[in-house]
This record gives sequence, structure tokens and C-alpha cells, in this order.
Amino acid sequence: MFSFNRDISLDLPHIRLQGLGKAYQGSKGPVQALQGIDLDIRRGEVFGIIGRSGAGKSSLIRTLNRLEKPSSGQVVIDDEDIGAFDTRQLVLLRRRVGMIFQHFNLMSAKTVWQNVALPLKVAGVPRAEIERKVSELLDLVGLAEKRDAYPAQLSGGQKQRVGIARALVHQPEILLCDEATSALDPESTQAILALLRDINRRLGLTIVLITHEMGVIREICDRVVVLERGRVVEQGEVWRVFGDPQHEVTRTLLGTLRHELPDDLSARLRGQPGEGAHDLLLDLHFTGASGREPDLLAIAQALGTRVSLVHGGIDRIQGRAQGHLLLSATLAGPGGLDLLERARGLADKAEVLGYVAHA
Ligand SMILES: Nc1ncnc2c1ncn2[C@@H]1O[C@H](COP(=O)(O)OP(=O)(O)OP(=O)(O)O)[C@@H](O)[C@H]1O
Repeated sequence: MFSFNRDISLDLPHIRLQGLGKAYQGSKGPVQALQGIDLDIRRGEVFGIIGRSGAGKSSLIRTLNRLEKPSSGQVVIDDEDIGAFDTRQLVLLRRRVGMIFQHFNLMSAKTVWQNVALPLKVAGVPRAEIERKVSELLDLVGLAEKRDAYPAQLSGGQKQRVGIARALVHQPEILLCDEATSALDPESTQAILALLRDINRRLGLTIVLITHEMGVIREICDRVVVLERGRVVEQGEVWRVFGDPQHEVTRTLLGTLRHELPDDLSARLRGQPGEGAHDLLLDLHFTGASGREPDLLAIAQALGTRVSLVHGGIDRIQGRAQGHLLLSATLAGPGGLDLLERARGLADKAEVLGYVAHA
């Protein structure tokens, strides 16, 4: 079976970007696609890159195998600055850094077996060795039975499996994934993500991916970086960034984490409690930081009044409960501040949205 043993220090970051900049010559002058990027990617992690269109995601991932040459700064892999590599070193680098693509980039006139074998043939690997490696890889990606099929006879998910097998032929230590599941249906996406996670764990591969699908990040990434106009605006563990996004761009990418109030309540919402009976609208936010769980019974008991759920959006990311509970708590008279105090102990953040008088 494949295993990657290299004489490397496990303490070093696998990939280190230092002051990385990339400028293109556009039709209207220079375009600064990346500027001042400092980033460490750890060995064996699955690292996600997100950002709006044009933020610099592709430019960043393509500097990691020198498909793009940095204009400034450094890309250091295992303590070597790849910016200075000559052609021979680049050939070796691209064997250490595999890549898969949104549209698979398979050769339509070649079979599955031939597609996977091609990079080995080009590298002059002996025939028997090619046979052994390709068979192992087709087993690994679950395509042994399709070895003689042509790409046109495969589903999107199967084509991506071929892409993955081909990317692994030289036993790389890093796999770059450029929107690898964006052309797939949800079921195939899940299967490919499971395969990538499996490869990451079994082979100890460092995976760097870009995607516009936040579900992909949530599903398989350990850490994520958010780019905006070529700069890093936020980074960290996925549960932390998704649970409590600090930057507006991150919040936009994640969609409105804050749920809209239903129209009828929104129309009756007031900033101050009225004279008579009313409901206090309380937003409990679980960021995942404290490990608190949205325990409804405990919440109702602590608030000591009738509590109904207006909206609930709780997710689990990397084993941590995150999201919001929008609650309506009935109050007999003015007040609510003591309720807020009690609610604060039940969630990571508690906020009064307002008061709704009983009709
Ligand atoms: N070859 C090029 N020549 C000129 N400008 C380029 C080139 N490649 C990228 N750019 C510009 O660099 C900026 C970053 O582009 P990049 O493709 O890295 O962003 P992205 O985040 O991957 O976007 P998308 O999500 O739309 O693919 C954009 O303004 C883009 O127009």
C-alpha cells in the first residue's frame, strides 16, 4: 500500500507563505491579485481557501506548485523557497504537489488506466512498476472495475476519482484541489469529500483546497483562510471562523447567520417593553468556543417562564454545536434584564432583539 516516508521535520509548517504577492499585467494596467500574504499550512491538515470571486483564491493555490510565479515574497515548502526553483526542480516539485480540477482535465481518447498511467510513462517508470502503481491507485479510489472505460462512460464523481488517482501517481505530499466538487451533484460531492478525507488520513497528505461551497469547508477542512482583494482578512479553525465570523466578507460568504424575524413579529417589535404582558425576543448564539450545548430544557428552566422557539439554526461543525436559537419568552410586566442575565449563562452570546406586546 502507499505510504509516504520522508525525512522531514514534523515541527516545521509544511507550507509557509511569507509576504506573498502576485501581480498580473491586465489590459488596463497591473492587477495586484495577492499582496502581503503570510500563512502557515500544517503538515497533514486539510486547509480551505475561501473568498468572493476575484479575491485571489486561484492565484494563491497556483503559486503552491508554481503554476504561477510569485511577484514578491516567498512560498516555502519543507523549508525550501520554491520561487527560486529552476526547470528541473519544478518537474520534481510538481511530483510532490498533485492537483485536481473542477473539470477533471482527463484525456478523452484514453482509458481510465491510461489516464492514470500517463504521468508515470512520461517520467520513464518501468512498465511493471506502472502496472502495480496504477492498480493500487484504482483500488484506492474504488475504480478498479472501470480501468478500461473511457471518460465519456463515467459519471462526474467517477471522473474526479480518476483525477485523484492520477494526482497521486508520484506519491505527492501535498494535494491541491481547485473547486474539485463544484461540477458534481450533492451525492457525488459527499463521496468525493469522503475519499479526500480518507486519503488525507491514510496517506498523511496535506490538502489545500479552494471552493465556493461553504459546506465543503465545513465537511472536511481543519482550518480556513478568507481572502478579500488579495489579502487575508480572517483565518483559523473552521469551527471558530464559521461559529463566530469576525469579518463582513466571511459573514456574507456564510450567508445570513442571523435569521430574519418572521414578518408579523418584526412589524410588532419594539425597543422598549410595554405596560402589559409581552414577549421578550432573545437571540442565543452558540459559537462552539465553550462547548455549550443548546439544552432546551435547561434554557426553559433557567428563564423560568414560558419559552417558545421562533427559529432554530444549530449546526455541528467539527463536533461543536454552533448557531442561533431565537426564543420568545413571555413576561408578565416590564423588565427582562434579569432574564438576559440568566440567558447569558446558557449560551456563548445572548442578545435581546426587542419586545413584542401581546395582542
Ligand atoms: N492571467 C491573469 N491576467 C490578468 N489578471 C488576472 C489573471 N488571473 C487573475 N487575474 C486577476 O487577479 C484577480 C484575482 O483572480 P483569481 O482568479 O485569483 O481570483 P479567484 O478568487 O480565484 O476568483 P474566482 O472565484 O472568480 O475564480 C482578479 O482581479 C483577476 O481578474
